[in-house]
Amino acid sequence: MDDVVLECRNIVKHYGNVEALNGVSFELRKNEILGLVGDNGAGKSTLLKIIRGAVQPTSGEILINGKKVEFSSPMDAAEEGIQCVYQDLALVDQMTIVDNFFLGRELREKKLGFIPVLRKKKMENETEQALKQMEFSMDVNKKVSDLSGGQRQAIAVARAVFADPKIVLLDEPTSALSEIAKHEVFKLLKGLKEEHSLIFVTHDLNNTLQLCDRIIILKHGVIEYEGEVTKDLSLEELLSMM
Ligand SMILES: Nc1ncnc2c1ncn2[C@@H]1O[C@H](COP(=O)(O)OP(=O)(O)OP(=O)(O)O)[C@@H](O)[C@H]1O
Repeated sequence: MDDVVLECRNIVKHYGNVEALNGVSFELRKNEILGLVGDNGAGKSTLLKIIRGAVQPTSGEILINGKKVEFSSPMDAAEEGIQCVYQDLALVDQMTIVDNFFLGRELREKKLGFIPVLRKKKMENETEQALKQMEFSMDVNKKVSDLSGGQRQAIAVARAVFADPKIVLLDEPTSALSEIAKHEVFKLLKGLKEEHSLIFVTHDLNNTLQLCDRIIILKHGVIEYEGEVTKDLSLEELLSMM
């Protein structure tokens, strides 16, 4: 299908004797949020790590826009347009928003032809622009430690999206948030799907039903259920499958 951006075919992952994934196949489509749900040990993190290139599958194939890819590292996955927002957010509290945004990819220019100098103003402007695109405005020189949970989450998402990925992977991004902050982040994520495809990994089925267009339930390394999120979907029935 034309609108498939990512396809996983028969992914198997063994860690020694542990079968973390046992033949997982699914598609991620353009402009959708796909929820990946499952209990502890179901294999969600392993699948996410394989898609973002941090772990290699024992067997199986990954296709991006119909082209087979093999990732040896997250850098390979980033080159194919895959970015991840991690569970712990990976933000440095004592640094400002702009410094977090450009961590490891600071913009520099050469003064007098050879002295590298940080392009502070350009980095500030680009960070402001990126936040504005997500309808989020704030002083980018604020320290991350001074932000609320929801604001931190927005910064982490904005940082991932700034790299202009096709696919954004979200690993339990709202687990530490209040209900109000969670709503704000969900609003932001729903806006993102106009330009991107998202995989939202969580334990929480309720969250998934609020946010996602389709869901996959993983159990003991296999897909137990896959389907569109509709009003008729019963939470109890889905819970029983987990
Ligand atoms: N590095 C590893 N070495 C050995 N076994 C592992 C490793 N990583 C995961 N596992 C095992 O693989 C299985 C799937 O784990 P995984 O972390 O992918 O599940 P999960 O659904 O993400 O669980 P959680 O929600 O608790 O993070 C579990 O049995 C886990 O113990």
